[in-house]
Amino acid sequence: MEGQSVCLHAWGDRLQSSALSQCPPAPTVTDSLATPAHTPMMQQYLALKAGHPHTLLFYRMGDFYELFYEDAEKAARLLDITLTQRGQSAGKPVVMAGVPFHSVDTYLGRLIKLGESVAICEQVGDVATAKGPVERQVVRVVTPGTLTDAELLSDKSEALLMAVHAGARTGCGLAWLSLTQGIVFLAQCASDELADWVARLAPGELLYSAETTPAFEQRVMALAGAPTPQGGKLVTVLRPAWAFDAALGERKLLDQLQAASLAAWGADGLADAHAAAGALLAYAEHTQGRALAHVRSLQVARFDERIDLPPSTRRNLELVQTLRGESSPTLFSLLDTCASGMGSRALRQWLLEPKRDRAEARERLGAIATLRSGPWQRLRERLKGCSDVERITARIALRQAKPRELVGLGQTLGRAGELAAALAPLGSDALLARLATELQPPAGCAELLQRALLAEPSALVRDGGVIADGFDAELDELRGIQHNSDAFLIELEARERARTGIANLRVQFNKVHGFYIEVTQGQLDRVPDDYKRRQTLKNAERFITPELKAFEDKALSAQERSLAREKWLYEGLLDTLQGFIDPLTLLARALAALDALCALTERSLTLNWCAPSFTSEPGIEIRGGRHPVVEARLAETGAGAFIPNDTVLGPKARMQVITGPNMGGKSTYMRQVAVIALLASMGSHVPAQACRLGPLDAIHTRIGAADDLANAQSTFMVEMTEAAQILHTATPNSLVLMDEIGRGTSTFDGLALAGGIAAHLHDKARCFTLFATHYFELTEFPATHHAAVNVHVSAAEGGSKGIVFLHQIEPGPASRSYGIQVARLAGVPAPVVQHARHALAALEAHSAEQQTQVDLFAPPPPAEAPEPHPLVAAMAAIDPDALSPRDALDQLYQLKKLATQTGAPT
Ligand SMILES: Nc1ncnc2c1ncn2[C@@H]1O[C@H](COP(=O)(O)OP(=O)(O)OP(=O)(O)O)[C@@H](O)[C@H]1O
Repeated sequence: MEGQSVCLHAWGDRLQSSALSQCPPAPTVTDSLATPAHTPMMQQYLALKAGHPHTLLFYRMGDFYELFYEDAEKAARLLDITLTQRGQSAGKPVVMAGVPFHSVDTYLGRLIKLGESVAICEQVGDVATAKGPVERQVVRVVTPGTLTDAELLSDKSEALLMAVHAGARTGCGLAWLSLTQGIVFLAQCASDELADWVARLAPGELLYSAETTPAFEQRVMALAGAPTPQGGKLVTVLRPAWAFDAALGERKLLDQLQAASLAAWGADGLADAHAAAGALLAYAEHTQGRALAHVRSLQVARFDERIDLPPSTRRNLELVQTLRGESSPTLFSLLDTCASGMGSRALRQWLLEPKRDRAEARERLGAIATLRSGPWQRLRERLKGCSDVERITARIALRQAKPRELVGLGQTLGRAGELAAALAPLGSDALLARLATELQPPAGCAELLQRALLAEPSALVRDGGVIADGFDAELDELRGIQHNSDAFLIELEARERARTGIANLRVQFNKVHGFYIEVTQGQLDRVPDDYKRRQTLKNAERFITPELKAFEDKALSAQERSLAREKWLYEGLLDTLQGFIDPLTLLARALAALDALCALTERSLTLNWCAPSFTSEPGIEIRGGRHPVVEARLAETGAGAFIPNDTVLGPKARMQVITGPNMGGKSTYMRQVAVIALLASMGSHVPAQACRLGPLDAIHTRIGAADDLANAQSTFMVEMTEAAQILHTATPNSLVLMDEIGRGTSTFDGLALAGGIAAHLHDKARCFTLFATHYFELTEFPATHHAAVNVHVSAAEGGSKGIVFLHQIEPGPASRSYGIQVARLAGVPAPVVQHARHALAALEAHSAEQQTQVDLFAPPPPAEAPEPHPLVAAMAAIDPDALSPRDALDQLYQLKKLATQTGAPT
């Protein structure tokens, strides 16, 4: 355990879950630590538990992890395992629950999903020499935000740890990290943007300071429970205030980066983010029980660098999750044909964090063009079966890598070399040429792994059978003793049979009694004097001889020594591999990028997509665009072909008012425009015949209606909140989708609001807007708004269903709505449809009679200026030039008095 720089104990007692910190202090068993009557084992347990009061402690006992007292009760409840007793200590029963060592990952996975953290306590001392209980230590703490184990992590997404520090003013600093990625991210934002960042990044844990304002704490607490990509829920964790120290944080970052200044990363001067980073890194080290050697990269995330995809947009466009919360079918599930988890994670990140600057997207498009006409299939074949180098590298750094992972790494390095060679002829493409260089395996690493490890090692080092023959002379010798023992035992058996004349005498071994000679009852009178009885069975006796005993001592000690030697050699191998961490990290990222590029190439060819182009002129022009997920579903179900549509948005047509029947395809059309713009921005080909995209800074969507019961918001409140956010943030480079805004309230309210919102988007925000509506009154909007146009989805009356959806976008407003036909199609009973038809006719006749001309889109008269505050009025009346010093003092006194009377701040 060399290189450990973190004292678990010291940190442990400061670790507090905020949820737990809300509870009244529970009477803990640790209070009784001083009681001498506790058994030595319980004394040891309680001392360890005292260092981790709010974390479940898994205490290793042979082949089990055991939990005691309150931990046992909690685990039994959460895991539905049996609660039992392990004798007595300090005069009371020791309540206990346990899980088998070999299936611990299943239980850990369940606890982590429930937001729990678990301290893993292992036996570290030597059982043979221990006086009293063997020495134990907490070797790491498994928490939702710091997962690194393959068994606990989804291979397609990251587990993130995040820390937030409230600044002296209204802003706050953020730092986050995926331990398996090894990159620290920093950002500074306004406090009210925190929820947005958390929703985007979906961390597993959010650390915050114990000393913060109640308002900020409330803000943080409100975020607890948000879903994470790992299928769990965000846990907020209170940390001591001193951990959030800007100077300490900066020093820690410099240590990680081995640099003298953060300027090269553009990260100097971000004091609040440094404070968050300090707490973040210390906590991550605490959980891993060691320094984080592989965390060597830093990135400052700037809000204006990426295309803004708010959580509502991710949800409404079903980017990584369907509206029902499933992982498929989504845009990502359609895109992700990657061969490795690394590739999938890279692709997911490209999709969710496209940059406004097109350089990266252009590079990827260039590479896809080269790969399309090149050897992409051969590359993909080689990528298949590659191990997750990124995660294995992180686990090497954390000294958690398992033997089979290292063998996989060795094989993958060979493949990386082949991939680099296959990419070399494509060197005219800058990105592929760079990847070819980065894919060169670090010299000596694959050879070392091959030499050191058996081709098919045991799963765990402690079982032996990991280190290859010929790697270490001493190990070979110890193994030789074990292997030669078979021959010796056969020879001894033959010899003893001859000496005693007992033909069925057998030399055998079992774990409890070791080696023995077995003689059946009928032959006992032939047993020589030097045979010593070891065990009596029903039909036989077991004996040992001095010669067999001497052999046993040698063989068993050779086995023990060889296991210890293998463990030591494996630790040494991990030590040597530390020197390869940086090139392996680079290689892993190159493999992931190549995998993602090959997947995009395959998708482009299989799904018949085209390369988009970028322009600096504002606008979105799409010819023959399709919605890729709807198209795939139609193809899969044989429900017919997808009807492609054109879209032209530019300075002269910034807003499309889209009308047409329900089920006509309005939502699909709007989503397809956003999805195509997003795919182009990430550097993918797009489902269209042609696509030209101007600058894009955000995609906002207001689609569908969903109650937010958890936050006690009604459908209409959610609708208006989302609309308000869009109205505040959309710019002339934003794409906005507004689907049936206003439908959540009464017709007049809804229509009036929809009119006002359309006017604001057109006149003030001047963004590109697709505005689908069932309010026919809004088709008047383009008449008075020069940059708005009417389009409609076509449908025709007739056919056996009464209506045929053509799904074609055409210019002009829809001629009528087909709500009643669609209701009939949906199976609404005929009498109800009949009733509705009758009522509709009456409503239309009434409305024709009542019609008065209302200009929905006229701006309201300017609001009257409010009366100035008396204090402001009094101050305005003072002429400073005409004041003597005495008058000035007098005026000051009067003003102060007025301020007190009116409650204004002085
Ligand atoms: N371009 C298209 N080609 C083929 N089928 C389409 C197309 N667009 C939509 N569809 C089909 O029509 C269905 C309904 O489309 P969509 O939900 O977009 O209609 P809508 O006009 O928004 O309806 P509503 O007004 O009721 O929300 C889709 O699920 C899809 O099966």
